[in-house]
Amino acid sequence: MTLEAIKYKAGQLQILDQLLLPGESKYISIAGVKEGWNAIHKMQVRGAPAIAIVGCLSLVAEIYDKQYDTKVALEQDVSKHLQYLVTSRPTAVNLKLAADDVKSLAESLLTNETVNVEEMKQEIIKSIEHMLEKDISDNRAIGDNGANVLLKGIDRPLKLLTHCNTGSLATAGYGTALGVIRSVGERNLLEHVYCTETRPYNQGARLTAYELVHDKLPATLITDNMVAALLNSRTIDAIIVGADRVAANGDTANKIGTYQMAVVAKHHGVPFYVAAPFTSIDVAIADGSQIKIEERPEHELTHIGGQRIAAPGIGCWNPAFDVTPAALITGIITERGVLKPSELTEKVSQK
Ligand SMILES: CSC[C@@H](O)[C@@H](O)C(=O)COP(=O)(O)O
Repeated sequence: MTLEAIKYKAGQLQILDQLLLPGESKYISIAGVKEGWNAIHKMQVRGAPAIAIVGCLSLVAEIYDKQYDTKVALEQDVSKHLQYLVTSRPTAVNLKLAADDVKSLAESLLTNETVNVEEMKQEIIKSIEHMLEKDISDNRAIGDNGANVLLKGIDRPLKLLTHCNTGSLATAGYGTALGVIRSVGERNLLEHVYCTETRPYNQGARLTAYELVHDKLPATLITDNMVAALLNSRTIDAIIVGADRVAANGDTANKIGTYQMAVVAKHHGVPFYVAAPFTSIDVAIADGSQIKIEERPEHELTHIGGQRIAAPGIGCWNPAFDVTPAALITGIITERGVLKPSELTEKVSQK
């Protein structure tokens, strides 16, 4: 069993093909932006932070051995590739924000007369390579902050519920919501974790279950329509999920099904936390109504493992994400602490 979603060294990028998990662990090479775009679009790699890292590293793979005659040519190439990469999947904001950062760096290096074209390329590559390490350290901090808030005032092991996959397969290595669960587990204070199957793409059953088994955490799989029954029949201390984009007011887009879990949590008085790095926060949009929700192809709903399960001829609606209103969110666990939705804009501006 392997949990390393992204392998990178000196311009060589490989990703674990998540379409094949849990049956087969196979790495595929990403030689440039076209392959990066395809892998993200087909969901061979998925999860907001991993999408950003693989997208940007595919740009590194593209330019690593390429010679540029001028800084203008390099800046134009980088900018064109980034513009293309951000069209791969529309809802998660992490790739868009990372692309904006790389683009601004390229623009500032372009006007810096002390830097030559090769140095400019190396600076761009270095800044992207740094994203890998930063994501891991941010995830560790999210894990600690989350464990602290969940365990505050509680002196017994916790029972938690999560949705989709937010672990090593969705990030550079430790995870966001699953990172918090890992941190609680590392403190020997995890009684049990439940994970939802996460229809229609089954990130919970295929990927989160795979990670939980790998880590030997006490875990149980449920289908998405068992959440209300679970909260009604067993004490769950908190629900914790990830995020693809958090708007300025705290409204949060995450995997389809998250919203209904938050509604059920409210009904049962169960705390509902979102765990996300600052790279998932988009203060440029006021609220969740402005988040573009990706719609995926029908076959991801009608088929499982290539086998048709839906009646032929039926129409389908397949949104990949939904938006949970900020009012249903207890707190947003970030690398810089646990924030109330109302604190986001101020904290982001303190960057
Ligand atoms: C740390 S991953 C956070 C989110 O990206 C995750 O919860 C999620 O919704 C993933 O969706 P996916 O469609 O699998 O990319």
